[in-house]
Formats: sequence, C-alpha cells, structure tokens
Amino acid sequence: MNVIEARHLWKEYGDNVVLENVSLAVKAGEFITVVGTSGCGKTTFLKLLLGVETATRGDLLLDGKPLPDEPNADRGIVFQRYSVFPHLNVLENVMLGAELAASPFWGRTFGKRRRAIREQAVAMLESVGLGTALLKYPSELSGGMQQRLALAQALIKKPRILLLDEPFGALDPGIRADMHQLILSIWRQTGLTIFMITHDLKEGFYLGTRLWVFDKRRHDPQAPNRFGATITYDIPLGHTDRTTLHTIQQSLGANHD
Ligand SMILES: Nc1ncnc2c1ncn2[C@@H]1O[C@H](COP(=O)(O)OP(=O)(O)OP(=O)(O)O)[C@@H](O)[C@H]1O
Repeated sequence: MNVIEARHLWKEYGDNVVLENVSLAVKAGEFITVVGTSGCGKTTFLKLLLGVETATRGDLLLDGKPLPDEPNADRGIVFQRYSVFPHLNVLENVMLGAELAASPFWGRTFGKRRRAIREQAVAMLESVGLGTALLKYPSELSGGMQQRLALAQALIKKPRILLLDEPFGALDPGIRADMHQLILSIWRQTGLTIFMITHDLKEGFYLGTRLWVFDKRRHDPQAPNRFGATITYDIPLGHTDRTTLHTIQQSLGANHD
C-alpha cells in the first residue's frame, strides 16, 4: 500500500497557481529528494503533507485515507533554521515534543512518566551526537548542532514521515557531510519515509532513493502565476546516467554545480 498518494492535486493562492495537477504515489521507506527553482512550490508541497495547508483541488491520501488537515505525530518536520525553541535548553526542547504528545492539554508530565520521557530524550540526543550538550541553549550551539537538535525534536514523537525543508542548506560542507551520514543512518535504522527539499542537486542524488524535480510545464510570459509546477522528473536513483544529471542541472540554472 502507498503511504502517501496524491491525485490531481492543485494549490492556488488567489490567482497564483502554485502546484498544478500533481499526481504521485510513495511507498513506506522511500527517501524522496525534491529539487526545483526558487518559488516553484516545494515548501508549499511539504506544508500540504504536514497538514498546515490544504489543497485547492484533488486528493492527498495518507495510508489510502484523506490526509488529516492538521499536523499530528505521524509527520515530523525540520526547517533550514529556527525549528527549535530558543528559550529551552537542548534536553527541554526534545522533552517538550514528547510531553506534548503524552499530555496534549498541559504539555507537562510528572513522576515516572516524566522520568521515562527524560530517558527517551537523552537516548535520542545521544543518538544524534548531542549527549554532552543536554543543558546548553540553542544560541550556544553551532549550526550543525542546532540541526541535530531539530532532528531529535522531530524524531522523539516517532513520526512515520519526516519532512525536511533544506535542513542542511545553511551548513558548511564538512558539517553537511556529517549530517548526511546522520540522516542516512537514522533512515536505515527507522525505516522512515523521508521527503527532503534541497537546492543542491548532488545532495539530492546522493541521499535519495528517488528524486523529484518540480517545474512548470507551461509558461505564460504575460502572466507568470497562471500555471503551476508539477513533477517533471521522477527518477529512481542508482540508475541514472550523467546526461540526465546534466540536463536537470541546466533546467535548474547555474546555482547547481
Ligand atoms: N501563505 C501564502 N500565501 C500566498 N502565497 C504564498 C503563500 N505561501 C507561499 N506562497 C507563494 O507560493 C509560491 C511558492 O512558494 P514556496 O515557498 O512553496 O516555494 P519554494 O519552491 O519552496 O521556494 P524556495 O526554494 O525559494 O524556498 C510563491 O509564489 C509564494 O509567494
């Protein structure tokens, strides 16, 4: 069964057609990487998957049923920046997610339950390499450490689907390579389904099991918002020749070397 399926999905803001007739099917455990020119609707697509935006037309299904139109523990998200709470320390940031899931009304747990959540949070932070930074505040962390924290915060709720919006875009190349190993090891261990937006085509090819290119098939020079983007390439990775990579690089413009 498909974990996510879209049938003729459209998203419009007023007369701005952002996504146009997107159809897709994704099986559990796939690692989808998404590229496309700036403003073509990639984040909008993730927001539809998260449930903070709804489609204008078409169907978006989770396990064959309409996707709930608000976020829940099934789906976790990490943004390029600012995914964590600045006024909470590392451990509190991760515990809060688990406490909200366990006690949605109070956002706090007590006694045995709280100790169990603390242990889970510590284990999660150790697994992302933050075991020695539990009491630090986000402002005291490097960019890479903040993204490790954001991942731990998303993963503590045990989502089945992880949505990543350019999570490594602001990191230096060396740190980024470490994060690639981390996300691959998390993906292998958990069997999560991952959707990851990247502006780095090579990163998309390296990490994904499948790469999507979002682009417009039709253009109206007089009215640029008239047509929306759809998936113009859907490539199973591991079988792609250099010519395809080159063609996509050209269609995305010069900033993907
Ligand atoms: N809440 C909103 N209200 C109105 N228009 C919106 C809203 N959110 C996004 N848009 C418009 O939708 C289009 C797609 O935006 P989106 O952020 O999804 O693009 P993107 O491909 O993720 O861009 P980037 O790569 O630059 O992050 C843009 O034209 C944007 O202005």
